Amino acid sequence: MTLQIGRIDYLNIWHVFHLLAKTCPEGPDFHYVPDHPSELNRALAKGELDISPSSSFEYLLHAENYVLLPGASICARKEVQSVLFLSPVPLEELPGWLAHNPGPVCLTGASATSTALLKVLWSQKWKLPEPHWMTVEPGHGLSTGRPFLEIGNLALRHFVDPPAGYHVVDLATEWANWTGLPFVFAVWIVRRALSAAAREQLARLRLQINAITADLDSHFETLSRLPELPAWLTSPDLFRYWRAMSYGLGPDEQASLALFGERCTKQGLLPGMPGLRWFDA
Ligand SMILES: C=C(O[C@@H]1C=C(C(=O)O)C=C[C@H]1O)C(=O)O
Repeated sequence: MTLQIGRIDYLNIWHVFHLLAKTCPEGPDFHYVPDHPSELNRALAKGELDISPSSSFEYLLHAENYVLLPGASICARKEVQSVLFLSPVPLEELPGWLAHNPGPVCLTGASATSTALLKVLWSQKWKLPEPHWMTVEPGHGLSTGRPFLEIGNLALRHFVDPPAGYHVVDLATEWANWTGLPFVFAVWIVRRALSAAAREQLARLRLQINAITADLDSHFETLSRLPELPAWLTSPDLFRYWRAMSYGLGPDEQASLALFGERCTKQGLLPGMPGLRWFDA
């Protein structure tokens, strides 16, 4: 049987999949499906994927359909650089700006977790009046002239080369300053009803994922020289980006996920915080 594996098409986990392909290559045992998180969430929900790193919010929303791969995530401790709110004025001036420039605040159609995080920060931390939210195609935020959320490589480009006149707010920094915790953007979500054969493949994959993420730094130098990487990011910028991320799911990350679940519940985005259930080979 072929395990169907989702692959987030972003630099934040590009190196993990690059290394994974050496020990679990594309072929009869493993098939990789690249896309942005919202599309991977949809495919997971439909049962088209057996496992994928994908939005932590998707797990919280549909936990009854899933289990989590132990010890694996995409987190940011103090900054993320690739989940950004871009505003034409500083946050404290936004209510006045929105009153003079009526219209929506734009969200990206690529995200589930970061849109929920922005909504939570907006009302519960920044205490701004509820705006009209509008979802736009990934990469279209800047052309709207409105305040907007961008994620992934498109956001990272704005981080290294900020658009003129915009104030850039890093949502992981906002979360860390508010809660003292890292933020869990993605978890590895496993479909519940897996066959025995699929579970065996997944146990193999899990060992590799945990081994790779435990020793990522040692590969940075070699990885950063690969021609597939984009020309708009220098090696020092790429190292700084990768070092900002962490890939475990220990006590701090689980506490953060639970707090995020509570905050989303308070915001009316979730019916409640579900229990965390784990894949057990
Ligand atoms: C750190 C990031 O987080 C991503 C954001 C996600 C979301 O908002 O749903 C899902 C997966 C993560 O890869 C990023 O976009 O770079």
